[in-house]
Amino acid sequence: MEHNLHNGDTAGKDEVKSPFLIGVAGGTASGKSTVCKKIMEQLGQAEMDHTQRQVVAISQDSFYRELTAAEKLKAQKGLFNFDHPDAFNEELMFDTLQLILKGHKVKIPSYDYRTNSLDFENMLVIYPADVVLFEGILVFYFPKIRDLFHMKLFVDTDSDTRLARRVPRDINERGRDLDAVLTQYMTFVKPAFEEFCSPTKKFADVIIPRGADNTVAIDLIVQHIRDFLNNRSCHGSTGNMALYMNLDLGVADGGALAGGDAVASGSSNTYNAIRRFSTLCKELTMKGNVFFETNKNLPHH
Ligand SMILES: Nc1ncnc2c1ncn2[C@@H]1O[C@H](COP(=O)(O)OP(=O)(O)O)[C@@H](O)[C@H]1O
Ligand SMILES: O=c1ccn([C@@H]2O[C@H](COP(=O)(O)O)[C@@H](O)[C@H]2O)c(=O)[nH]1
Repeated sequence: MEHNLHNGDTAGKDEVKSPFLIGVAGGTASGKSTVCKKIMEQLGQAEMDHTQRQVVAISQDSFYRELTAAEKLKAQKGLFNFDHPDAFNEELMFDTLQLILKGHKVKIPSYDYRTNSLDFENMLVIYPADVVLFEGILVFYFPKIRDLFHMKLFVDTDSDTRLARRVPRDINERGRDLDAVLTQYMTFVKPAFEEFCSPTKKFADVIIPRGADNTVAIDLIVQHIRDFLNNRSCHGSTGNMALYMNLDLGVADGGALAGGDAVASGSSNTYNAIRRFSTLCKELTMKGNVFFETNKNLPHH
């Protein structure tokens, strides 16, 4: 079945907003959605009308492939591997993110875990925004998609905690019984995490230990997004954000600020934001609240 997922609308003819795209990966029940929710709450976006939001969050689960009748039967018996990359519609995910980056409004289905299927009756409308968070277990797995992100976060919560959270969640919210949750976990979820999800941690720019409990890391990311939003409202483009995201923060080698051009060409606001962010990064890395990778994977603008 074909579904038209966008209507081609942009923010307006004169002002096409290309959002800053943040990928949020991590194992099942690591707290990816909770981290996104906290970021949105702290930015005052959660309660806002969704047509007006500057920051929006999207789940990779909206891009599960539609299952064949035979696969559906397997899924109902807990015998379908939803943690394998083949379970996702990579092309649709890529095309949708491209449209979002071009400032289009898109419509995506919600996901119904009880029926293991996309819910086209309840489409989610994603309006053009300044910052888009895209979260899921395998958002860094596909190279083409990975390359679209301007910033990559990995929520790193230990596997016992994740299992302890997944069991009640799947029973209470996803209509499963204990036996099915544990069998699926041991057969598919755990091996696929080790093979496909965990190795993508190396692509992250920022690793968040302990997930949503790590308020220091979340505050840092929120401050960074705030700086971006303030900067964009001053300059009207993503240009300066791209400059500071491309900085080598130099955490490992004494913390010198690199990217002289960014400092020279930016406003004093930008310069102060860069300094604040760089200093905070160094302090937090020392305290073990966040791990920074130097930004070798960031796209160049
Ligand atoms: N820091 C936390 N403390 C306690 N429970 C949490 C915490 N973070 C998440 N949870 C709970 O764990 C479950 C999975 O969290 P969620 O954010 O949905 O993870 P993910 O999006 O990575 O699958 C949810 O029921 C959520 O309420
Ligand atoms: O029909 C489905 C689809 C997915 N799952 C499981 O969901 C998680 C991914 O969602 P998180 O919120 O990141 O936990 C994945 O591990 C799948 O196993 C499912 O059980 N049924």
